[in-house]
Amino acid sequence: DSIVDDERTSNTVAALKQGILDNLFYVLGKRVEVSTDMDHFMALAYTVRDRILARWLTTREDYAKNNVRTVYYLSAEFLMGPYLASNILNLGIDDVIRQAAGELDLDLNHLIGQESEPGLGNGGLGRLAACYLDSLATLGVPAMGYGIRYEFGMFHQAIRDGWQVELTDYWLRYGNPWEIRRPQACVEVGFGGHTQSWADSFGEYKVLWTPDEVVKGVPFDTPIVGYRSGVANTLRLWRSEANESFYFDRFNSGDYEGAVGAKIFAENISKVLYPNDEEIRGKELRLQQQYFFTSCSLQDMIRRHETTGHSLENFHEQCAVQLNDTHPSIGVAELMRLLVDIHGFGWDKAWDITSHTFNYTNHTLLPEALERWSLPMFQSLLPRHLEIIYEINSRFLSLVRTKFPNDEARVARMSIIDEHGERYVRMAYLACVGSGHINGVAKLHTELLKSDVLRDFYELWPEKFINVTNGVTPRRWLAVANPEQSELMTSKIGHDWIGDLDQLSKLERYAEDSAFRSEWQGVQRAVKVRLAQYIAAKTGISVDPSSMFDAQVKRIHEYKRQHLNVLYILTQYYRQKKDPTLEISPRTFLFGGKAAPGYFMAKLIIKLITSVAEVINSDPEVNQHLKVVFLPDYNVTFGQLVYPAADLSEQISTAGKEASGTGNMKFAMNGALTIGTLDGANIEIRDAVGHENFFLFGLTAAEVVARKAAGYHPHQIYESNGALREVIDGIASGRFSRGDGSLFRPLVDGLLNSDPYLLFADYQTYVDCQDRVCKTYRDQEAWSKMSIYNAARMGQFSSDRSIRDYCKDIWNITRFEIGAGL
Ligand SMILES: CCc1ccc([C@H](C)CC(=O)N[C@@H]2O[C@H](CO)[C@@H](O)[C@H](O)[C@H]2O)cc1
Repeated sequence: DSIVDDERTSNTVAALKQGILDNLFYVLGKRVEVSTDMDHFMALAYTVRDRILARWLTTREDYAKNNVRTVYYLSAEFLMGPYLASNILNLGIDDVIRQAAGELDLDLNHLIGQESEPGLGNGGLGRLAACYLDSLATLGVPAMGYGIRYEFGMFHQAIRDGWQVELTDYWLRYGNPWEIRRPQACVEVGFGGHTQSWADSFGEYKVLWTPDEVVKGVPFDTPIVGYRSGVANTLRLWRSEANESFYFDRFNSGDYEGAVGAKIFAENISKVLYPNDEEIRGKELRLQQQYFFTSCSLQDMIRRHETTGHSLENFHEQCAVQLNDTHPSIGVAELMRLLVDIHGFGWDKAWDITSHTFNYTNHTLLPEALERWSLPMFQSLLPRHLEIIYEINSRFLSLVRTKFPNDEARVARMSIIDEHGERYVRMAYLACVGSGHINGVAKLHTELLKSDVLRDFYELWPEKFINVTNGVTPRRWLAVANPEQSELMTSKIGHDWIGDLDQLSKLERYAEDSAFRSEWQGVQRAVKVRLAQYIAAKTGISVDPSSMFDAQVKRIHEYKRQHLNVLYILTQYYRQKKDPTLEISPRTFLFGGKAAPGYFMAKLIIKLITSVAEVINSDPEVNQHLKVVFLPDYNVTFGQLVYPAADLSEQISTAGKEASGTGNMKFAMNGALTIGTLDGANIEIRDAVGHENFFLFGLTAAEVVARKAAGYHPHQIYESNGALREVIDGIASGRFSRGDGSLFRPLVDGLLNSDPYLLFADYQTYVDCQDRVCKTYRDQEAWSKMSIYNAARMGQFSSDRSIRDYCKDIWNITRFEIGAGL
């Protein structure tokens, strides 16, 4: 990139060595002799950061100079993972810094392992936001990420006696070298209180909101450096702190409880990430968190807009805001409040700006994940916003009545206010009404949004709906996670694929090259050995790298059907027990994933996996061919070990339930073959890699709906399928739970009586498909050919392609080259 580094930040081995020593001494106050691994990591991190700062400042100056249109990605979660390795890659200093560290007797890989990852997300949604920040900076798109700087991120998972145990995530215990606190840019956010309204001298309707709690939002900025683009965008995460003045008044007036209460209230807001994935809990603190970071971000955007000499009239021309699911959708009401109450705009002008500023991405179809807040809670926490939402809603419903006269049922269905029970605000509807574009995250998902969950809105505003299929960054998920495969590919097609993943298609012709295939197999072997060592170190279980590594790593959820995977494992188990001479191709079943702490069935599924593992791994009649491992504490760092090492990727959700999936993309990019249903992005992956290179099974989304509509009786399948019955009876008998037949009763009863995710309906086609997998794996030449085709044809699943789609179809932004000017 075009940035010129001065001698202090030049990328020579000497300058890097000096940088490490200087940071160790001047920043950490340590002499080499007495410094620890963590000190060395910190010194290295600061030395890398030093080389990002110039890009960061230059980027910001160029953006200001060229008053660029900017993307603001609002997300309650950013699952960034450890920064060091990907920052080194993106700066293009891998070789020199490895040499510099080596000459100081420091092992770069070991130091990279010292970093505690900022687990500021649950799963797919949070990680997608992180991949998108990498692509935005790599493509040179002016952008900022806005979120919450949780003091405690996603809990760490330990497995005790086969059960998940949650441990606090002190990710900040050693400090975070990548962030800079910006106290001068803090803002205030109010909660609760009451509103007063009056007509001013021009008869204008005025409202004053007097909150009874005011907290301070303090931003922490982290540079997001692009891959060899010279651009460094900003991730601004907000921390809530007590608002001094607010605090001291009470203190000085002797109201100590009040004072301390205010302090606790304030600091609680950004204290901890809610570990629920796909299930709302309706907790007030969660709404406080959402309003807090959204208000901080919008106030910050308005301040930046005005300080760069712009008038708010054209706010929407300069700012494109993406709502990452409904979690920041309160922003629609907050921007209206800021424009009308604070900046004196009339309603219509304010609405024109607001509805042209926001865009909404939906990430789930599960009804239990669609956020709705009770009116009483909304009234007490955000009284002014509720008034504004009522106004938005009444104007919206009159539009609905105009477009669909005499259809009050539709009006009730579409109202932002759900009149049922204690009445609720439906956040997805507020997002749809207040956004210019609504997108799903895979073709099938977007179609289901249009035909089902958001059907009424599609009939009203078809032009708003668009699909942008997810993507993942090849920097972290290939170049950093799988240097072996990366070097082999680069040796054949050069390294441009890292910044332009479509170049992978040049690999296709090597699939037919047996020499290349054996190199490919060699790489796969090396990566599997690395994972086997990690597994042995973490769990004490030894796995055979020559066995097929079959991996299912993702959040534990019934719709993702980890328990269907277990049904197949037990089918193999019973086959082997019945005939110990049966030649079953050796397979290692790898599981990883956290369950939301309050999600009983998900926790029971983890217990089922660990219990089955205990029986199988200790049974000499089967453990030569079958091994089951539940790897605790699945996170980004762990993912970087598993995705490259897997031979088979399990993407077996009930069709119509997984919005997209992104793990499926990471596996296939790394050469794993997929066994999966026609769900989410599996469909597009299968079309890209070739139907012959994908193991498909199961009902389609339409068949699932039809099967349920026709009346689904899982018990009948149980009775008519001997293998299934044997497996279910085995689980129910206590054979896999030390004789306790009651342990898995809830799971077994759930399957026999309702089986809402149709495991029984897909059982036989899944088992048959797995048998095809076994057969294919025996022919390693055929397998590695399919593996190479998979990797070669994954270009479109780069998050760079997704971001290009967003720029073209939603944000109307063209690329911006540093120094090039628009
Ligand atoms: C309110 C609790 C809550 C928290 C998070 C969520 C997320 C939307 C859940 C999530 O991560 N969804 C996943 O998003 C990925 C990125 O688009 C998709 O690839 C996955 O299919 C989807 O499950 C829903 C509800």
